[in-house]
Amino acid sequence: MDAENEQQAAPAETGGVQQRAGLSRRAVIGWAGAGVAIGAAGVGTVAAATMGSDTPAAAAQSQDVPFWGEHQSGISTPVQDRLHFAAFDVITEDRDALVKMLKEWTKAAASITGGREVGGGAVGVVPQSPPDDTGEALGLPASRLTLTIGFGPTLFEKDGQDRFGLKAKRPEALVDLPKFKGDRLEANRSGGDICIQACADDPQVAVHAIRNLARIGMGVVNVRWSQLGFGKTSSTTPDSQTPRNLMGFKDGTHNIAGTDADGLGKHVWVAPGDGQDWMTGGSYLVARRIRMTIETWDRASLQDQEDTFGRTKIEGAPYGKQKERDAPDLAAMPATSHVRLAHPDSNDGLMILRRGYSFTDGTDGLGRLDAGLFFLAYQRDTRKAFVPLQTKLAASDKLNEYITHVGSAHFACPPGVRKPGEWWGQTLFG
Ligand SMILES: C=CC1=C(C)c2cc3[nH]c(cc4nc(cc5[nH]c(cc1n2)c(C)c5CCC(=O)O)C(CCC(=O)O)=C4C)c(C)c3C=C
Ligand SMILES: [Fe+2]
Repeated sequence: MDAENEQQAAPAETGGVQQRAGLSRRAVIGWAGAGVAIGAAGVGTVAAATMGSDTPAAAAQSQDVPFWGEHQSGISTPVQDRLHFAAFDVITEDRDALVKMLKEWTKAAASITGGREVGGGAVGVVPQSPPDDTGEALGLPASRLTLTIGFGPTLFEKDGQDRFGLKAKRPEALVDLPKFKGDRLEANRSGGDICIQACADDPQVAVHAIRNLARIGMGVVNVRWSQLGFGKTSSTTPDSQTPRNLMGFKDGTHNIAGTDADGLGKHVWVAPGDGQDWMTGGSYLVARRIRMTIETWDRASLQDQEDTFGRTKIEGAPYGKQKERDAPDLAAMPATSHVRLAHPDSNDGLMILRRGYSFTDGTDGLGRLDAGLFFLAYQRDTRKAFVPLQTKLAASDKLNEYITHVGSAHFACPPGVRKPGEWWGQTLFG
């Protein structure tokens, strides 16, 4: 463990004795004389709140998702309510500066996902300097925040040129996605050298996380594009109620469950021998900003809407069946229906882990909502999953009458950071 991370892990090892760095956001409120706010929020004891995620009991009470582990959190983790996703361009050519930033990001990510402040905190060490933490999450619990990092193709090579000595380490699975039929991709909503997916049950917590990482990365990275999401459109917890997308249909009924170790091992986690060793335990992420022509959809008959998916709208039952979770009879669905085309039985068993969110970003100037699905899918090898599936959907899905893909990006998400002292990207750069 290096000295910096030793300090970060200190509270756990010293029975909760806190230094200024790594302060619980809730403890700060308490110490500032707002202990009532902690009690009113029903968090439990101040002792637990001040300890962040340093004990299992405190973790349960403060709604932490563990940051350290074999796999990154935010992939098989039960889907949170809100998303802030950011893609960054690396603006330096200095590899050491990039590595330094990744180490600082890791420390900050471990703090914020544990409900603690960044670095010296929001009050700052000296009044003459800007505080390390921007402060807008003070008093808020961790809200099940997860931060997931990914590396895009252009981090490894750009215009055929090696970047940071990484070209030889670019995984073959990290392909430049092909142009699919119907794509209307916008450059300012596509690509990126690095991505951070921030998911939390409170949007302010997710936004705070991205903002603070962007702040730490100043001079090394610029935000290329970002996307806010709400109303999760998928579920990795089959026992919970399936959420609905903006078309009013249950979305996520047949997905890979976060508890399905076999399914995750087969379809999501990169395994030894799959390619680049540094990706073992990681996963490939495809992000697509898919705009819905909501106004046209809202004028379509219920019959047409149900034919589009091959499932009923209210119950979500597959055609010819009664209940949402009844096994589908694909032959009973229209030949071009979305579910018939996307189901594993129509695709040699292919499955992806979907983790998308709805978005509405105002209007488009033509009186139409700029709304849709920010589609996120994790997989073990994009060449064998998203690419063939989207090729097929782009060619014949009835849903294409109502949607347009306007943004696209692809990232290699490395394995988890196992313990304090390790850092995001260590398996790639180390
Ligand atoms: C390339 C993969 C997929 C894209 C792009 C995609 C876009 C998209 N999907 C919906 C709504 C629904 N999708 C549903 C199921 C479903 N979708 C995909 C893949 C893509 N979807 C898969 C693999 C599946 C599962 C099929 C199965 O195994 O049965 C459903 C049905 C409910 C469910 O099972 O989740 C809905 C509804 C929208 C609106 C959309 C683009 C805007
Ligand atoms: Fe779908």
